[in-house]
Amino acid sequence: MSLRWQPALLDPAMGGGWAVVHCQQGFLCDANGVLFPRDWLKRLDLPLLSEQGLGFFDGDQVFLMELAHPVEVPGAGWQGLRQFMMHDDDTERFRMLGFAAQISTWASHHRFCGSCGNPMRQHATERAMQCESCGIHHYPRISPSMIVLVTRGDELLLARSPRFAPGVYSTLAGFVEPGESVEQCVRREVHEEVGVSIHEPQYICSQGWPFPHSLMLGFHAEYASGEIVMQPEEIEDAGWFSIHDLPALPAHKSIARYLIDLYLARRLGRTEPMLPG
Ligand SMILES: NC(=O)c1ccc[n+]([C@@H]2O[C@H](COP(=O)([O-])OP(=O)(O)OC[C@H]3O[C@@H](n4cnc5c(N)ncnc54)[C@H](O)[C@@H]3O)[C@@H](O)[C@H]2O)c1
Ligand SMILES: [Mg+2]
Ligand SMILES: [Zn+2]
Repeated sequence: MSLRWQPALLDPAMGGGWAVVHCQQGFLCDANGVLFPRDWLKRLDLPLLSEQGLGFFDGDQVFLMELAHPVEVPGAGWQGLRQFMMHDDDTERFRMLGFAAQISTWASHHRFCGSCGNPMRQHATERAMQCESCGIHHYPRISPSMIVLVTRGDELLLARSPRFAPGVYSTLAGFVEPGESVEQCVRREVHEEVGVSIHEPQYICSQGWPFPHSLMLGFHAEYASGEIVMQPEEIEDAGWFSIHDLPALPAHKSIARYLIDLYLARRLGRTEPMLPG
């Protein structure tokens, strides 16, 4: 299957092509979508912070134009990446926007060298920012994170963070620490967040999660021992939920929901879900 979205290193000094326009408010979009003719955009007086070559969508060159602040463009508006994820069924377009958002975050956070403080510039042959003075490279930042569904027969251990939409319960998640294996991270995070011990976690699948730069590594683990003790800052509520009486769950496009739906399908003999993206 050929994918409509293919990342590639394109030189932003080249003219032509299409561009996605991004700022802290999200992406510019109009009735035709998120791709605008780049030469047309260049004629508008946009507060351009930087440009990056992103890759090819449907075979056409796509660049990122990063703005310092949102501007009014007649007939167009700004939409956040989460809205595209929730309301857009074009997964290839979401993959492109997720990539663009991660490149945008990384590039705008690496305008100056963290080592010597001088300006950074784009590397000519790699997706990297390079210091003009000391030569140090910074590659796009990806943060590995584990996400795990803990089960006990017909019961799922689900929890809610204060950041979640009201009523929604999800699987446990957390960032991998330096020097730790993902499996060690799963056991540590489960113990920190809800105080229980688990049997050896089984890897299921992964999902790139551009909010802002996580790589979710999804696991299933069977409960081993312990009572639920919630970590006060991270977990607002946690409990065992019967597969026949579940609370509101995360969005279908998340790996959290996939892990839950996969377990339900296997337990109840239903068709297995498809991992989104
Ligand atoms: N796709 C999904 O289904 C799904 C579901 C749940 C969580 N997530 C993502 O998983 C990631 C981790 O989940 P969490 O928020 O529960 O993490 P967590 O339990 O490790 O705690 C979050 C806290 O970690 C710290 N932190 C932030 N960025 C960090 C980094 N890069 N490295 C180390 N620590 C950092 C902050 O103090 C933050 O409040 C987040 O990006 C979240 O958006 C994705
Ligand atoms: Mg967590
Ligand atoms: Zn430097």
